[in-house]
Amino acid sequence: MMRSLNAAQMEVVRVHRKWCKDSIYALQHDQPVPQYTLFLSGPGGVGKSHVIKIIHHETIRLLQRLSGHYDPDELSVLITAFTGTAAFNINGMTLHSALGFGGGPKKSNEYKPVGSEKLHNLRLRLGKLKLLIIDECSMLGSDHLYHTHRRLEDICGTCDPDSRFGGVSILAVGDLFQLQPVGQRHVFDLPTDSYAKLHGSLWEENFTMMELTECVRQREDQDFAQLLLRMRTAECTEDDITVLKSRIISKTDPHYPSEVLHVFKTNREVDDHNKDHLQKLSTQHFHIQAIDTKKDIYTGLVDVGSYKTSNDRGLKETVSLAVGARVMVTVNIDVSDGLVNGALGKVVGIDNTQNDVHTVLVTFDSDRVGRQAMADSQYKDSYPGAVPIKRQTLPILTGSKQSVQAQRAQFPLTLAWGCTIHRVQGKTLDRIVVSMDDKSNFSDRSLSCCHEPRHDLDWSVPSRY
Ligand SMILES: Nc1ncnc2c1ncn2[C@@H]1O[C@H](COP(=O)(O)OP(=O)(O)OP(=O)(O)O)[C@@H](O)[C@H]1O
Repeated sequence: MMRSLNAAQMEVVRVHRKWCKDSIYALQHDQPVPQYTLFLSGPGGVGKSHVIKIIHHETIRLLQRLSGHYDPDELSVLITAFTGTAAFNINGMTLHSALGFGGGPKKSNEYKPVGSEKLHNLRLRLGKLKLLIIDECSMLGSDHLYHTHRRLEDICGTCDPDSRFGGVSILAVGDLFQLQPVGQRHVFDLPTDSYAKLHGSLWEENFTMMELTECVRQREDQDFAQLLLRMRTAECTEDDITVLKSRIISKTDPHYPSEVLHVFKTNREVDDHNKDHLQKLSTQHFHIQAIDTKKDIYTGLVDVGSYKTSNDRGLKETVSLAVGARVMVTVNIDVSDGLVNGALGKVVGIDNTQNDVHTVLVTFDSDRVGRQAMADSQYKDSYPGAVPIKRQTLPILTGSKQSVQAQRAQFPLTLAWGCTIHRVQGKTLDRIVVSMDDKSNFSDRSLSCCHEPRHDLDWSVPSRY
């Protein structure tokens, strides 16, 4: 694995190895372990995830075993990513579940400390953490970074005002040319949290950058790789424009790839596209209502209904489905099994009685997704290769001031013949259709963010949508 690294990748690993050796010396001499905060930058396909895997392996090999402090239950390095999809790709956890940020719906961006029992459990697991790796850090907002700092301070019991991230080293990996995190400031901006303002930008003040630039994914098609790099920085040449225009296709073209994932800018365009496709299916259509429950704090009576919320947390009020529908998972059901927010598949069965749908059976595009769920499935003989998806229950906020807590039970699915550009960020797709309708008004940057196409990408742009 190490021998295949190019010079820039090797340099990152060399810097990390030096830190491992310095840390071993510190551990052996009862000194504080040195800290580094590094941003590993680079566009898609330059081997950032590859380097993460090597660094993870090297840290365990060098730091845990050679320091003479080896304890298999003691985590010295943790791989995380902001989204479930990114976490699954690198065999990691989401940052939220790793640091216990999960929990209920949030009304503000202020940092919330965890209760003593949860903190005790976090300390047992992460009290010896030396390195936290955060992949796809462009999706991390400045408040998320601040919360990570505070949570690590809490876990490590640090009260030195000059300490950052509890003394834990941070390797943040990603491409800041990607889209701004949804509802958050960029990771390098000032956080909104009122205490955080005392710190300034944790990113600007602490992180140094190393960059990978050689594209290793599209090696066989360097021209295409270079075109994508120029799109990323909005520096397309005339030739690039000609190549891109050659991919424009009319919806009436007999080769129009209507089944390929369509990418739009707005939710309304996505909904229209998905409804169009659903209507074409001759199988029975189901419009499944969320089951919302709310308990009266005075009487204890449970009220069942369907409530309005400004943040459905991925559980829609109504989920429309039919056998044959393309769908996307909208909640992280089981990250280690790849059943993550963003996983794409097709409905192959719907187990229902007259009154209710019990289970939706989905075959996923990636055979890595849902292997465990399939092995445990009661439907494995009747629907081989299908993953049973059940309703998930999450707390939501409702009421005129969004101050009443309710529970929503709903299938964590949405139709996915089309989706917004934000939903494909960080995905590796063989083919996409990008709607270039006037309404979509994509910037060059948005388009290059829907990156990761491989050399054989069929990147189609309908001339009129
Ligand atoms: N030095 C290398 N030699 C050969 N193959 C490599 C090398 N580095 C990475 N690869 C391979 O290139 C492909 C892309 O690498 P990787 O997924 O690590 O890129 P990335 O920068 O993380 O991309 P993304 O931002 O899309 O996640 C992978 O299949 C990986 O195994």
